[in-house]
Amino acid sequence: MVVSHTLHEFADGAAVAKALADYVAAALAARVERDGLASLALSGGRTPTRFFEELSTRDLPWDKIGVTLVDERWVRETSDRSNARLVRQHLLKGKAAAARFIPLANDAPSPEAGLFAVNESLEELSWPLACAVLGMGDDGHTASFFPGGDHLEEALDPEGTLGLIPMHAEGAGEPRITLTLPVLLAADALALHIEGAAKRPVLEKALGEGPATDMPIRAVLRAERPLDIFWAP
Ligand SMILES: O=C(O)[C@H](O)[C@@H](O)[C@H](O)[C@H](O)COP(=O)(O)O
Repeated sequence: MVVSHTLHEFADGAAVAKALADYVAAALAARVERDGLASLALSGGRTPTRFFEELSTRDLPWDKIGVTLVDERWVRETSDRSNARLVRQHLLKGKAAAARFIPLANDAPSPEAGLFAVNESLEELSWPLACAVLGMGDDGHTASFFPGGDHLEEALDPEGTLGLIPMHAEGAGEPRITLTLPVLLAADALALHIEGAAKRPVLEKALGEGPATDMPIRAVLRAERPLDIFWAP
């Protein structure tokens, strides 16, 4: 197997946020330079707030940039569990307010019911992604690829043709919707953002042997394409 990840280690969250913002900005700028447009998919959760704040200050042609999420919890944007809310609060301001944001959730009662409309709205973005930024949970999930997830195998299928899939899992809290592995792996630049000493052993374990369905981040770590891991304790 080709080991294709690079681990970038930083002293603290502020340093990792700056370096990751530079990395994402470079990927977006390169794609706008080439195609005139670029898209970015971001993870939510607790980790990315500082990175979003940093990225919002980068001098980019934001009006040519589309932003979406890697995955979303099926909640309204008034919920503090909403990843879209996090992106709006911490990224889409200042210069970055000019970006076009495409959320992954809508008012439908479930991700299954809302899937068609979300898929349609995603067509407004330019594909493949210029950049995707993943996170990792303590259980080794990434995106909404949860151990025991009801659509996990379809989401991780490298030959799968679906770009977006609902996911229900015990560890997920709410129903979820997630971009699938092939869509994420097709991004020009792929980053994994991990903060916190407690997650280091989780990463080490994921880098070891064992099924990807036990720790779905393995499907990303084992992919034969470059992956940049941004880590701070
Ligand atoms: O909506 C989500 O939950 C995320 O997109 C998810 O995949 C996240 O990246 C990890 O769970 C890490 O989350 P924390 O940053 O909260 O630890």
